[in-house]
Amino acid sequence: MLDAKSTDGSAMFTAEDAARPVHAGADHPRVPVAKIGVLVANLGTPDGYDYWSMRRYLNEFLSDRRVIDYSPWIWQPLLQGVILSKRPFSSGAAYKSIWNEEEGESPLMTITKAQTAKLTQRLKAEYGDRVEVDFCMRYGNPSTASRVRRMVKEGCQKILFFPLYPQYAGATTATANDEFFRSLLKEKWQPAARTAPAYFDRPTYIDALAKSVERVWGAMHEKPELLIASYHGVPRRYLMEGDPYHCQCQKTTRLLRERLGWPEDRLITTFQSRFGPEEWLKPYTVEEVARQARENGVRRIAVMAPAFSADCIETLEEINEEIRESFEEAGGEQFTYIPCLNDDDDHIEALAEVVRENLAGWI
Ligand SMILES: C=CC1=C(C)c2cc3[nH]c(cc4nc(cc5[nH]c(cc1n2)c(C)c5CCC(=O)O)C(CCC(=O)O)=C4C)c(C)c3C=C
Ligand SMILES: [Fe+2]
Ligand SMILES: [Fe+2]
Repeated sequence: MLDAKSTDGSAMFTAEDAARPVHAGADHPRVPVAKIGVLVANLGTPDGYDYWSMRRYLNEFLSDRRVIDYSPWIWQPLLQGVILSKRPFSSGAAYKSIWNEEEGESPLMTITKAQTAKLTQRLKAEYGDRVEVDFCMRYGNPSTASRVRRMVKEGCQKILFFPLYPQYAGATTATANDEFFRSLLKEKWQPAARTAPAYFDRPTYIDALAKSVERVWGAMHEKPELLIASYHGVPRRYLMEGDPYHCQCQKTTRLLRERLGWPEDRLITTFQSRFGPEEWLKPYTVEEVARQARENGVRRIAVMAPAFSADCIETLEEINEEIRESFEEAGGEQFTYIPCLNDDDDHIEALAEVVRENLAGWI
């Protein structure tokens, strides 16, 4: 039996609310049964790896001033003239090498769908039909606005928006939230809204990461000498301007190392995916794996990517192809990529815990 009042005294959403009949008539719009929406969000991905799909996606992504903060007067001519005439080809070829041809979509899309299905199953088992779970993307499809619209139409009078980035960054979490709030601008009946914060320091998330390492370690005869936690980079300037992403990445590695009970030098932090001429967070993964092989004689290495909740182009292509190559060319012999948490049950439980905590007082 659920309480009728939340801790702050406001009315709570009970099982009886979900069962109330729909109000409808010729002189009145249909009023759907009141529900709570949980909308998870990821970065987005192109609809295809052809030139125009790539160009559309990259244009939307790289025009976002939370991602690239140069003045549009300088940046847009460069983007439209130089970058978007070349990068759709090179990035398109990279996407082609990892594409899920069976489903006709990128791995990020396939995995996000699987995560959403499992999270739905878990939350429906706890809350029943009072909760609607869905996913959206910041760039491309399904757009945030389309999924907010659908939730409102289905009766979601409250929406918890959950960006699937373990660490906060202006270029990911904040822009996803911006887009969510922009979507609410269009709603006549605006739902109450919450955003879920970064979850990098939650024991359940750290534990899920640790188990993914232990599974790989347990299955290997010759264990890697070194584990690299490779995070997506951002310009170093963003750190100096107050973005906490760098610190949250470092802390993720420390918590993971403590949970594994490893010494400092067996697990290190690096940053990948540098873009443009500016200095980004260092050390760069592609250089560090080569340096470890060349200068420290490391022959067996493992790489994981804790900034990504799902495998994507940056992990499957950049880490498992480009960064592997860099290590092997420098004399490395055994390169192991540890997949992202994706739809692992431990990961889904960690995400469900974030949802549960952030629904407090609502349900
Ligand atoms: C140019 C600046 C970029 C910043 C800053 C940036 C930050 C950032 N990105 C992610 C997560 C992902 N990025 C992905 C792809 C991707 N990222 C950039 C550029 C920046 N990212 C580009 C141009 C691309 C597209 C691919 C390419 O052309 O290289 C993806 C994968 C999407 C997919 O479809 O697989 C993810 C996920 C984080 C976490 C982050 C900063 C914290
Ligand atoms: Fe990125
Ligand atoms: Fe820091």
